[in-house]
Amino acid sequence: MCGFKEMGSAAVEDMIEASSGVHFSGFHMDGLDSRHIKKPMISPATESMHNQPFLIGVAGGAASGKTTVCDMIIQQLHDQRVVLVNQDSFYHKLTEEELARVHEYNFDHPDAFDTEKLLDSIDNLRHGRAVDIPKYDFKSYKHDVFPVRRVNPSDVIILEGILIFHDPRVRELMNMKIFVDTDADVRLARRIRRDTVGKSRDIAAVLDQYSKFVKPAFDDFILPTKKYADIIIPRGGDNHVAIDLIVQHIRTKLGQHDLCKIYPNLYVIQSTFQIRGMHTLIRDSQTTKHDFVFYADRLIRLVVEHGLGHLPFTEKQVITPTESVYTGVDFCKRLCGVSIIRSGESMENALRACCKGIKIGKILIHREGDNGQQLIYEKLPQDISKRHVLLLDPILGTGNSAVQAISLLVKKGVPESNIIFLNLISAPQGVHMVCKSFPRLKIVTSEIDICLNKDFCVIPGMGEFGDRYFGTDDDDDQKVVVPMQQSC
Ligand SMILES: Nc1ncnc2c1ncn2[C@@H]1O[C@H](COP(=O)(O)OP(=O)(O)O)[C@@H](O)[C@H]1O
Ligand SMILES: Nc1ccn([C@@H]2O[C@H](COP(=O)(O)O)[C@@H](O)[C@H]2O)c(=O)n1
Ligand SMILES: [Mg+2]
Repeated sequence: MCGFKEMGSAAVEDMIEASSGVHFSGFHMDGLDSRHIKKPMISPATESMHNQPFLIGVAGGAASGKTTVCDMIIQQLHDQRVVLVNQDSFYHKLTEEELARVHEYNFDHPDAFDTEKLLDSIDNLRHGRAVDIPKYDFKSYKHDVFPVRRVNPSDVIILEGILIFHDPRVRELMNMKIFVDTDADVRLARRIRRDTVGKSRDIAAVLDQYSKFVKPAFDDFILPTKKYADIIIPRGGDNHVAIDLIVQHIRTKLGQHDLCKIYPNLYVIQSTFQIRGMHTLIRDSQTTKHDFVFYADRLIRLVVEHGLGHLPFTEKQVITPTESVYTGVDFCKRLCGVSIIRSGESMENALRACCKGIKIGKILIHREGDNGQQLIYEKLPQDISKRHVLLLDPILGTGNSAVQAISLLVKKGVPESNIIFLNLISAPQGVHMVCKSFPRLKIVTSEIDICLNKDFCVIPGMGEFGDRYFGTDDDDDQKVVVPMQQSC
């Protein structure tokens, strides 16, 4: 009996762990001055590997539930960039003669697929190039019925198909191989339903194709590839335990999970499609200033609310209008905000909206080519050492400005554990720098990005936050055009 090799046993995690090499989607330190990172997390030799997407192969008999399993994985990984590539898209184009005698064509044989083209597409995706992948039409047996699908490079690529493990060159690219193992009679029943209802085929033709091609090909080509699988999922999409473990493992491999494990004081707010949608808008270079401000404000408000949830509280009882006692909590009163000028100021309104009358101090750090930081202005509440401080800056990049600002707060007597640093997007480098320097401080962020580029910009990031929020970027539509006669 083959199970999830084998799901549910203590050895499962170890076995999954052994299934693929170490993989982080981010954490490359290209061009980052070693002075900025106290201790690199990975050796340069492993860097290129970390930039490659995590490739998952999903094989199994026709109608075993491969697509269903992939959809479930993608659904759970909604906060990651995941693309699904179907082997169906690489069916060879049929000649007129083959089309005329299509009932004699074997769609389940390895030769039915254009594996060279598949390899070429994967190679492009692995090297960060977008590809156009045709969408196969099962009714007409053609690729030109639907528009091609533009597939962008992603952190995770899932390759799905009956014979995706057949060619060793494709297999070797995979970091994780999953085989969906479903009973033959269940597969046949689903196939009959799918082909007659979904593809409007005649039941006699479906059964004929099954006995002539589908079953023999399963026995001769598909089943023998099960031995290459790292994970075998019995019952496909019904096996929620297997899918949860697979998703957990992928997250670990992607590294984001690791950062939260390394630094228990790093809090990444639970992603939802709403949050992903807001990030999509503020990261899009085409978003207008008006929309940028609107969605950035929504996200900031969420981060601020989460940050406030980390403040200490005291129990409080009140009497309700029904003269009952309600036992609740009282907000922490000794509180202040400190914004790092200029971007941090965009977060002040949200903080004021949540904490009536809150005092907000400011710190201005001048960036000099990112090699060193220079503090040039500070205005903080006099009694700041007695307050919990919410430090505001929407982007955590190298961590230099943040470390400088936090050092100043600590010098003013604020206990490290009384500081909560709020931001929208964090680069792993900044997280390492801040969390290592101040292990008792808390960071609350909404997303962790991949890395910094050689110009110290967060990637994928969203550009200069301050310029986009305050409208000082170079977009033509943002410029105030002064008519000639007035400017004289
Ligand atoms: N666990 C399941 N229970 C019931 N029906 C399922 C299940 N998994 C898949 N199906 C149905 O069976 C058919 C084949 O599933 P699909 O995921 O497309 O398989 P494959 O991609 O392996 O061909 C689909 O119509 C799907 O809705
Ligand atoms: N024109 C075609 C092409 C393929 N098939 C069958 O599809 C099955 C593979 O698709 P899955 O989603 O089930 O992986 C395979 O068994 C082919 O026989 C087809 O019927 N017509
Ligand atoms: Mg499928």
